[in-house]
Amino acid sequence: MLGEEELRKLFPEYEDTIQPSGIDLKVDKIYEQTTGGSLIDNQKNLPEIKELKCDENEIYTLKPKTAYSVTIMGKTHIPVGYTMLYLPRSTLLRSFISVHTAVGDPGFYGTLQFMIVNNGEYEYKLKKGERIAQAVVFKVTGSGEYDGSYQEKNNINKGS
Ligand SMILES: O=c1ccn([C@H]2C[C@H](O)[C@@H](COP(=O)(O)OP(=O)(O)OP(=O)(O)O)O2)c(=O)[nH]1
Repeated sequence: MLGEEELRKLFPEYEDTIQPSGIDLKVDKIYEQTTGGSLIDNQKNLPEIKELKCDENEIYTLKPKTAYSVTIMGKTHIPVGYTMLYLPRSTLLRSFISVHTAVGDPGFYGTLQFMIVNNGEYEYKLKKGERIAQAVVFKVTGSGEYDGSYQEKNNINKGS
């Protein structure tokens, strides 16, 4: 796993949130689901989503027993030869909020999107910009390069 010194070199876009052994990730927008979706024969039909409105202080209210899609602030570039895993902030778990995440692939460039669930019986308030997860980075021996459907094109860091 990579430490602060290596992370600073590889992830300059996150210089403000680099920790001794990971990178803190901040919530940007939160979305509610508005339609169903499907995954059939590897054909994805993602549910439609609608941005949740926050109040004048940029505070979102998460309803009890409800799942939301959440984007992370900034663009993430994972250099080829490295992979990222995303772990929830324990404060959220202690508050009955789970953050569900998958694997960040070598070569990915784009917006990270997670699922956040209010498992509790009560509303939960979350302000835009709060840290909700930590990325940990590992070196991958002989990795390929991500070229999936969530790759964004304007990869200024590509080749670095
Ligand atoms: O929780 C996560 C984990 C990863 N990613 C980003 C980085 C990752 O490299 C990319 C693709 O993730 P994944 O490989 O899981 O996508 P997929 O469902 O297999 O779709 P595709 O095959 O189109 O890539 O999405 C997220 O946005 N959220």
